[in-house]
Order: sequence, then C-alpha cells, then structure tokens
Amino acid sequence: MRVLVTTAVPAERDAVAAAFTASAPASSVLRPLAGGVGPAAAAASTAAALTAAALGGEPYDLVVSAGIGGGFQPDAPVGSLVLADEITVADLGAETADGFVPVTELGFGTVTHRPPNSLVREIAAVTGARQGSVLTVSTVTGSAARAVELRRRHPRALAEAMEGFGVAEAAAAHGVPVLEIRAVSNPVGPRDRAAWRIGEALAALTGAFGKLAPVLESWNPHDLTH
Ligand SMILES: O=C(O)c1cccc(C(=O)CC[C@H]2O[C@@H](n3cnc4c(=O)[nH]cnc43)[C@H](O)[C@@H]2O)c1
Repeated sequence: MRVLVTTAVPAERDAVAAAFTASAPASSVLRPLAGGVGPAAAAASTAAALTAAALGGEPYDLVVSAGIGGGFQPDAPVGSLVLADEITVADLGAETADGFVPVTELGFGTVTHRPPNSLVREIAAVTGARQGSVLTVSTVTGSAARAVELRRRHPRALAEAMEGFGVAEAAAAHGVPVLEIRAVSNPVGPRDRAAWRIGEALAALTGAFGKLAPVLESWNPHDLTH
C-alpha cells in the first residue's frame, strides 16, 4: 500500500512527516510532498509524482490532499479536523445574470470528486474528524457575504482550502482514489490573517496522521465499495 500525501507548503508536509516516528512504521508507505499553493500547482505536482512512481514500477494506491484550511462556522471550529466525503471546486464556472453556473452545467468536466465511502467513515472514526464537503477555491474567502454565498451553494461544506480539487483531478487521471483532510486554522469569513491558528492546526494535522496511518496501512484498495 503506497500513499502519496500532497500538501501545499513545507510546514504542512513536515507536520504530516512528524507523525511518523520509529514507533510508527507507516512512514514506509506514506510519502508527504509539498506541491505548492492552489489547485493548478497541486494538480501538476501530484500528477508528476504519480507518473514518476508509475514509471518506476512502484505506483501509488491512494492520494491524500492534506493541510490547513478555513472552517465554516459554527460547524468546523478552529483546531478541528475535517475529512472530505466530497471534494468540490467552488469557483470553476461562469458568472451569469442569474448567478454562478458551474462548468458541469455548461457541459464540461467535473466539479466534485468522491473519496471511497468506507475509508472516509473509518478514518473519521479514528481521527474524530467531521465528515462533509470540502471546497476548493482559488481565492481565499475574505468576507462574510462570500462565506454565506458559498454555504448557500454548498450547504454540506465544512471547510475550504486551495488544493483538494487539483489533487483529485490528478488522482482521477491516474485511476487512483483520493482523500482530503484539513485541520482548521481559521474561520471562513472576513480576512484576519493575524488570527489564523496555524500552529494549532499543524499539531492537529500531525495527530490525525498518527491515527490514520495504521488504517491506510491495512486498507485494501481493491475493497473499493464507494
Ligand atoms: O505561515 C506559515 O507558517 C504557514 C504554515 C503552514 C501553512 C501556511 C499557509 O498559508 C498555507 C496556505 C494554505 O492553507 C490553506 N488555507 C488555510 N486557510 C484557508 C482558507 O480560509 N481558505 C482557503 N485556503 C485556506 C490553503 O489550502 C492554502 O494552500 C502558512
């Protein structure tokens, strides 16, 4: 079982790696990568890593998009964990006189990827993560009005971040299942960068990987029930 973990920045990659000590041999199956900020960088770096591994004869069985994220309040408080049962891109589409229209309604592509149900349930149980939709945005939400609008369009959204959909697109192109886990560093809403609790969120991410690594280690990718 080989798992690629794509984070955005080195601090997130290191928080994931910190979960794997000598007493946690799962480090041999999980490879954390800092792939860049935003969906395009995430897709490119994930696709490159998946291709290199496949060409090297050791393909990955699962990809995880991991890092910090914004939480929709009050459902995903700062410091909590959110595990995606849907990874949805929130701003890929067109603005029209009637409002935002996703690309799928324009006849193109996809806007949602769904991680394997059974694995999501199992990981939510061991980590205590809240299970819901995680949105991918290219622009961090900076106002209450935008947060309300996103929740109106995506009532099941618990968190937003900037990479999940890109990671999921790359995984789908390789026929590999995907997960997304976010540790909430800030509320989604009016911008207050000084209030982001990055250290707390990174510690939560380390804790989550310590608990979920054994689950991934014993997971059989051929048991995909969806
Ligand atoms: O400054 C630092 O020490 C530091 C450490 C770790 C991560 C960062 C980032 O700025 C990562 C940016 C990353 O975070 C995600 N994110 C976090 N909050 C939100 C949000 O409210 N809306 C969207 N994305 C968010 C995002 O995935 C970025 O890639 C800094």
